Amino acid sequence: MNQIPKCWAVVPAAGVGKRMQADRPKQYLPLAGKTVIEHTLNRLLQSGAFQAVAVAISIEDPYWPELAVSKHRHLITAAGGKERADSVLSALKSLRGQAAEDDWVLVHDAARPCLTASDIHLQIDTLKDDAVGGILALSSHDTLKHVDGDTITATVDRKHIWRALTPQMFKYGMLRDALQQTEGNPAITDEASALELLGFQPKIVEGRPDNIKITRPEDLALAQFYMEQQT
Ligand SMILES: Nc1ccn([C@@H]2O[C@H](COP(=O)(O)OP(=O)(O)OP(=O)(O)O)[C@@H](O)[C@H]2O)c(=O)n1
Ligand SMILES: C[C@](O)(CO)[C@H](O)COP(=O)(O)O
Repeated sequence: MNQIPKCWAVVPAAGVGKRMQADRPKQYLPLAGKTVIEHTLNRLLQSGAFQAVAVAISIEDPYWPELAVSKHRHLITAAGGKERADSVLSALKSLRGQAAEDDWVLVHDAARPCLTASDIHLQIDTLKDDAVGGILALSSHDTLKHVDGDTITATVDRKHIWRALTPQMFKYGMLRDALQQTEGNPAITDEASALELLGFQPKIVEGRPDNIKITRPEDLALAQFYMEQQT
């Protein structure tokens, strides 16, 4: 009998957060009484969707061992890499021997602490029988322009342009192989772009607009607001 594919989470959390201009990597900034990364990991762990969560942490990170969640029994720590894709590949390799080739992996940014269990289950329920997998994404409610420097060169059809979020959900073996084959390619800024480069066509699942990535200083207050709205 075919084994029901299991789901694993991978969390790239080895960035330095340059654009945040803070005194520490943004995943360790305080937000609603915890650090950003604690919110993200708690939401993944409490969703009940995952066998385990593999987190890629910078080898120079002094903050991680101080967090109680770093000792969670369903959490695996891997060494982060130079780029986000390297960190994801490292976390995937830490699941070797545990994740089966056809198990699902959901890759979710540590910097996205407002993810809801409803979006996790929506994505899994929508994509669990798909041959490739796909990503949470947001449509645009604004007119979109193609720009060259400070000059508009075209107005683009907004129905064809969506903003990629995370989690990004792919089969363990397919994602590992795609990231290994595209290693070092600067165009690979998310998991879907690696699969696309190899000719696959991932699906999109419309996600919640409050699943923001904390990138710039003003994003922290917005995340706080969204968290207050979610409770
Ligand atoms: N070498 C890297 C770079 C990024 N990330 C992670 O990938 C996620 C999304 O990346 P981004 O928002 O770009 O984070 P940073 O790279 O930290 O931000 P910046 O580009 O401003 O330095 C973050 O959770 C970040 O910790 C990672 O694990 N390893
Ligand atoms: C993966 C991602 O969250 C999709 O939007 C995003 O690309 C990661 O952030 P970065 O600034 O591109 O590293």
